[in-house]
Amino acid sequence: NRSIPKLYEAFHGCFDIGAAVNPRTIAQSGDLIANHYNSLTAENEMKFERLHPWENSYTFEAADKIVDYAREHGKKLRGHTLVWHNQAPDWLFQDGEGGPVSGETLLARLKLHVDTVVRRYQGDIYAWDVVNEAIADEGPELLRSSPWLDIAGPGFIAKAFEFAHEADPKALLFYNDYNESHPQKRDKIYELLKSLLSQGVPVHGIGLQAHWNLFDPGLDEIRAAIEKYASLGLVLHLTEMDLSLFRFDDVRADLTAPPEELLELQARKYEAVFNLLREYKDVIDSVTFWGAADDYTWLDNFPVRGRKNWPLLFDENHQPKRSFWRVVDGR
Ligand SMILES: Oc1ccccc1CN[C@@H]1C=C[C@@H](O)[C@H](O)[C@H]1O
Repeated sequence: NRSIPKLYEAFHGCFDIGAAVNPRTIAQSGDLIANHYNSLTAENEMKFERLHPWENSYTFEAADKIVDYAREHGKKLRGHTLVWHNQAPDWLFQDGEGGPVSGETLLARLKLHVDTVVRRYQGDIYAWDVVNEAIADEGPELLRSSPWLDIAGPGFIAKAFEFAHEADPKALLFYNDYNESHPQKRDKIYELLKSLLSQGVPVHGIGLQAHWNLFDPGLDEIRAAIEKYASLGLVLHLTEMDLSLFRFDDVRADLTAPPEELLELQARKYEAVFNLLREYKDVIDSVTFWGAADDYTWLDNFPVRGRKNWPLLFDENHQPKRSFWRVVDGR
């Protein structure tokens, strides 16, 4: 049978091809990951609650395992994520008496976290998702309500980037978000980045999470988003790509295997998406899948807990899917 090309080699000269990993997937899929991906992101192990569960205790063991694996296999490493309203520990936003902490104390705690984490991985991590998902999905307001915004005010975003840049002036600093190709949210993200850049805030790139599905966003929306973000002079990373077989609001949970017709739709969409991404290889430097193969994906529990999904290029047995061949052969 035809030998299987390395996925990242198929994109040599275009952009890096990455995977989100964790200690379990490194144990189960280490060969697949080493073979096909040349960039890694810790799926959860570098989130605030995982590294810094209590004010005076850091737990680096799991993250260090991923850094060691990346170093041993010569993989580039993206850091995810310094500031997020999810998977953040409760203590961060609380004062000693169970009330909310003050704004300046929260920012001081953030600075300490960023200094400690970014310096530890300086030289190993070349790019950080400094702020994740700060933009409001619906409604007129620009920023989503969160403890970060409610306690520290909108300046927390600029501060996060300044702290990270001070800690590692060489690291590429990204703003990261999902639904980044939906026109309304796209325009809000654009406004935020334009404002940060006009204030001289050290933002170098935008992370498009690219949690897409077979039906949306359309290729025209993706193209429009790439063009709009690129017009700011920012580098683009696709940071968490997967193509769910289900629309976001489709809660069907009857499938135990991926149907042929959905696998064909998925292969067509992956082919079209990567042909589009190749067209923008001058502004896109990295494309990371949020997982390595279908045997492990966060979509098995989101948005429907316990509902299997098959969103990636390799199947549950780590074999290339039809989508893999359509992506590497290109058209
Ligand atoms: O697609 C979404 C829809 C609603 C909320 C968040 C997201 C995506 N949110 C992402 C997904 C998985 C986590 O592991 C990542 O850290 C997070 O950035």
